[in-house]
Amino acid sequence: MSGRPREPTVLLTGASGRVGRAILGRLGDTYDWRLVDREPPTGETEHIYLVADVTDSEAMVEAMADVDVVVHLAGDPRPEAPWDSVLANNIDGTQTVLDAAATAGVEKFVFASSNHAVGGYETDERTPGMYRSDDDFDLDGTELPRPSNFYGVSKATGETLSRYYHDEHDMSVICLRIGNLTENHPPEDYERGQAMWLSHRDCAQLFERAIEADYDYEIVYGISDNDRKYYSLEGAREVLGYEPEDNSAEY
Ligand SMILES: NC(=O)C1=CN([C@@H]2O[C@H](COP(=O)(O)OP(=O)(O)OC[C@H]3O[C@@H](n4cnc5c(N)ncnc54)[C@H](O)[C@@H]3O)[C@@H](O)[C@H]2O)C=CC1
Ligand SMILES: O=C1O[C@H](COP(=O)(O)O)[C@@H](O)[C@H](O)[C@H]1O
Repeated sequence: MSGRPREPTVLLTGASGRVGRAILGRLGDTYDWRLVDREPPTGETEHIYLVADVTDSEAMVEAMADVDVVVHLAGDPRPEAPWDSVLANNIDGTQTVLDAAATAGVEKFVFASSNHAVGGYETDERTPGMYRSDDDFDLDGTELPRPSNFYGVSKATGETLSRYYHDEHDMSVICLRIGNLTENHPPEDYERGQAMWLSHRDCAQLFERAIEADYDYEIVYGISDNDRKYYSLEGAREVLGYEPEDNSAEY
C-alpha cells in the first residue's frame, strides 16, 4: 500500500458556472471531484456530474456519499436578483446543502460569499474615494454584514446559516467574500471592480487553500493582491496561507 494520503473527495455545487470553471480549470486533476449543477455539463467531463437543484434535499443527501469537503457555489449571483430567486436558490439552497453535509458528517464546508454582503459600507460619502489608492478605508471580515441588495442579504444569511451549522455540527466552515472574478484581465473602466479583482489563477489558489487548510469558522476576503484594495487580505493569508500572485494595477 502506498503511504501517500488519499486525495479528498470534494463536492462542488454550481460547478458549471464562472467560478466553478475557474476552479476546475486549474484544480480539475487535484481532487476527486463530484460536480452538481442544475444545468447539464456543456462538454465532456471526466468527473461524476449530478444534474440537480440544490433545493432538492433528497438529491443533496445522495450527493454527499463519501464526500470530505463541500465547496458551495450554486446560487443566483446577480446583484440585482429579486427576493424570490435569492430566497429559493441562495438561502433555501444553502440551508439544504449545509443540512445534507452535516447529516453526512462532511468535515469542511467552503461557502462562496460576496462583496455584496458588505456593499452597504460603500456610502455616498466614501465613494468613489475608497476605490482609489490615496484612500485607506479597509474592511477585514470582523465587521458586521451590511448588504447592498437582496443578493447581499442572501450571502450574509449564508454566512450566518453556516455559523449555526458549524456550532451545532462541528463542521469547519470558511466563508469567502469573493470580489470580482474576471478572466485574463481586471474589469475595464470600473474602479470598484479593479479594487476587488480576483484573477482565475488566484481564485483557484484561494479555493485550493480553503480545501486544504485547517480552521473552525472564519470569514475572509477573496481578491487578488491589487495595489488599491479596501478588503484586507490578512485573514486569507493567516487562516488559509493564501498568497495571491496577481494585481490589477499591473494591467
Ligand atoms: N463571479 C463573481 O465574481 C462572484 C461570484 N460569487 C458567488 O460565487 C458563486 C458562483 O458564482 P458564478 O460562478 O459567478 O455564477 P454563475 O451563474 O456563473 O454560476 C452559478 C452556477 O450555479 C448553478 N445554479 C444556480 N442555482 C442553482 C440551483 N438552485 N441548483 C443547482 N445549481 C444552481 C447555475 O446553473 C450555474 O452553473 C455564487 O454563489 C456567487 O454568488 C461571489 C462573489 C463574486
Ligand atoms: O457577488 C458578486 O460580485 C461581483 C462584483 O460585483 P459588481 O456589482 O461590481 O459586478 C459580480 O460581478 C458577481 O456577479 C456577483 O456574483
